[in-house]
Amino acid sequence: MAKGRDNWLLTPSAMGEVDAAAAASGIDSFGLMEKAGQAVAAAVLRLFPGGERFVVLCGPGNNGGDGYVAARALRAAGAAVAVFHLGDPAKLKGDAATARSHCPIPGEPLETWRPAEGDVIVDAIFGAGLARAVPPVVADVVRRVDEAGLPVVAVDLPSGIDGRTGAVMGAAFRAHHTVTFMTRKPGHLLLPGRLYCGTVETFDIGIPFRLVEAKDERLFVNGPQEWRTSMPTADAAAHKFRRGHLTVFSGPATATGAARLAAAAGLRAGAGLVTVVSPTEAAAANAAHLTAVMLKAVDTESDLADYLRDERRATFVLGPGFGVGPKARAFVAALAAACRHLVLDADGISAFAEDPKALFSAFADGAPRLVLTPHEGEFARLFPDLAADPALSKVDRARQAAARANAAVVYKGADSVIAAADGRAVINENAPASLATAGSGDVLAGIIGGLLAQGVPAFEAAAAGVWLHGEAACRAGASLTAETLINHIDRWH
Ligand SMILES: NC(=O)C1=CN([C@@H]2O[C@H](COP(=O)(O)OP(=O)(O)OC[C@H]3O[C@@H](n4cnc5c(N)ncnc54)[C@H](OP(=O)(O)O)[C@@H]3O)[C@@H](O)[C@H]2O)[C@@H](O)CC1
Ligand SMILES: Nc1ncnc2c1ncn2[C@@H]1O[C@H](COP(=O)(O)OP(=O)(O)O)[C@@H](O)[C@H]1O
Ligand SMILES: [K+]
Repeated sequence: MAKGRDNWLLTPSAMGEVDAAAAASGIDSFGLMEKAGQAVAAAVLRLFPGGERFVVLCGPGNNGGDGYVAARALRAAGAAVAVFHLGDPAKLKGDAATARSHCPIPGEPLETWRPAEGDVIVDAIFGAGLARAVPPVVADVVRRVDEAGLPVVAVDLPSGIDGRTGAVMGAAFRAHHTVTFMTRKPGHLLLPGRLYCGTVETFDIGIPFRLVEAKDERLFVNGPQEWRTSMPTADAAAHKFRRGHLTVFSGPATATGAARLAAAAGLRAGAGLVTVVSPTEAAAANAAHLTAVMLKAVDTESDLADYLRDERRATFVLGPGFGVGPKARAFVAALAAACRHLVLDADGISAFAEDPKALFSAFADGAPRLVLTPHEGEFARLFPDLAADPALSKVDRARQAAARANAAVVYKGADSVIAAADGRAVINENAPASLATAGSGDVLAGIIGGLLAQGVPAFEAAAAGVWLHGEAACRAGASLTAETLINHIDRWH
């Protein structure tokens, strides 16, 4: 499938391989650095035309090389420019040494920089090659820039941000703007990195895109290009059964709202029929609030077995408000045994905290039929080892979890990652902070259930659901509640 370049992501190490492949194919590597540095200078002049002094901070590698090119370009444009370097610039190698030799400003040691009013900082200390926590002298400059409130334009990544994971390695600049090259890196989207980048500009320095595509890491920014072809198509002849039947389990009488939110969201997302299945004692509470959504009383495993006799009842959401306990485990086991599709959310996930393997083995066979939608806390309950491993990025965690569970995993948060059991993954970026409100996760579970009911495969339903949820939230405005969010969910067609 054709991928838009804006949606492409590469880890820093893969980008390094692309660089090497470009050089091996005869492309002049210094020419790439020249274009990178010129793009940075152009961004700085565009964003800060009134800057009194451009302070270019140059590190010991090629990120520093980009900085020397930018310093030369800024000087050539007539601006006041100062250069400060980390370490001994005589030790620079290759293109970075060439860039410095072309720069008319020799520079001074980083530790001698003192903030001055009107300074605009160009951060070219570390980029893709950041390998460990920044040294104290860099942490000190970060602190002084922060305290002075000076604007920062970062080259490739804000120094201190790990481009693979988005982690802060000791300290990091909070950039106003970041200019990166060819593709964004996961650290531009994953938290906390995203919060340090400001606006991100992806500049094409002229590496043929086929070299980027050759390093496909199966990681993209979430968007329609990832799942469009799997979505339901407009069908004038559709009747309600063709559009699928979604069933949402209600909790007890004191906790019915979450299931109704999910059910209403599933209907809006296009399921042809939606039923809330409720304990008898909660049926009156549910009946009082349901119209288009149907209601059925199911109390026991044997009631559920009866309900499952109708094969058209193929798709389920279990978890919102359900309660954590043996009933959740038994119902999930019954759904798995009956080969149903399931979105397992909230309490449904927590119910397996003591024995996650029971869940994984129930859904181990065949094409993934399970979508797990954990937030941070729920993720750690099902996958404690993955959550605790500091070497893993959020993408690594979601991927390993998906493979282990033979499920699509939506690892929620402001930087939701959706991963498939086969290793595909996307990072979501369209969700506004207004989604941090009670019940918005229930709405998401319902949207995904609504798509699954229409026959969309697990990963595509999960990724599309997260994206549609984010779009709905943008339309619902800053004061959205879970109820108003539902009214802004758009069917795909
Ligand atoms: N296609 C592209 O994308 C292009 C990319 N380009 C640019 O190249 C950049 C990548 O360059 P890069 O590989 O030289 O890495 P970079 O970030 O300069 O750092 C490496 C240096 O820092 C050092 N070092 C690391 N961590 C440290 C620490 N904590 N504390 C102290 N030192 C530390 C490390 O030392 P070492 O770990 O070896 O001891 C090494 O000396 C990329 O971000 C982009 O700006 C463009 O020029 C053109 C095309
Ligand atoms: N700051 C944020 N920015 C964007 N999306 C967010 C943010 N906080 C939460 N979300 C999204 O909102 C939803 C909240 O779900 P969840 O944590 O289960 O909450 P609840 O249980 O209240 O429904 C998830 O889809 C999550 O990705
Ligand atoms: K940088």
